Amino acid sequence: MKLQVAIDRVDIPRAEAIIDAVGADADVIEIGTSLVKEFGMKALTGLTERVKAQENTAILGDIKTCDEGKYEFDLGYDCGFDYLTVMGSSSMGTLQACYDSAQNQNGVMMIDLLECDEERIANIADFEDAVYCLHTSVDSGATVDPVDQVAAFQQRFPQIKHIAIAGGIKREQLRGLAEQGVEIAIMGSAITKADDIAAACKASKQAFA
Ligand SMILES: O=C([C@H](O)CO)[C@H](O)[C@H](O)COP(=O)(O)O
Repeated sequence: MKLQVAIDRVDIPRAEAIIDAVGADADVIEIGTSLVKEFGMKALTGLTERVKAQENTAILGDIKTCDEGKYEFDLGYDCGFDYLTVMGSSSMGTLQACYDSAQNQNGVMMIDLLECDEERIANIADFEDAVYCLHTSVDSGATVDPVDQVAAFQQRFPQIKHIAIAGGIKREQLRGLAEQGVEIAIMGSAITKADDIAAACKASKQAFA
């Protein structure tokens, strides 16, 4: 399983400090939606270059595309991101355009399943190389057990092989998620709000090693 560290609601110098602190213990570093909105993708190229300077760490732009798929994904890959996100509620045209962009630019499309019901997921389950992200909205106040959530999803959608999970994930849940075959566990606040970010990330990585 890969550990993805999500960076949100900070300025660029703070994001740089978090990137340096988590270092190689993060398999993927996420530049969160809040940074994309506050600064814009082109202004974040310094961060993508900073991550790429670390060997073996990929960078995800949580751009949450919902329309204009080709334009936004082409731009994101040009800015140096390896993974980009598109909302599962987007039109099939948008999802296909994002997928084509990812395939053409050797990138990865992550589909954010926020608020997607089973019927919707069944309709969009055929993007073989995409990562499907089970995402619980922090605003929803929902407290679902992520391991149970993944198990139910795998039972319902056995054809989906690449699964990520996000939304309030805690260190003690990581081992169960890894054992369940999750490809990417996404942690934001539990690492980036810790007093010692480097230690929190290292301990998270070791929690499922
Ligand atoms: O995607 C996210 C959220 O929608 C805010 O943009 C977060 O990156 C994701 O929820 C991970 O952060 P935590 O919930 O703080 O672990």
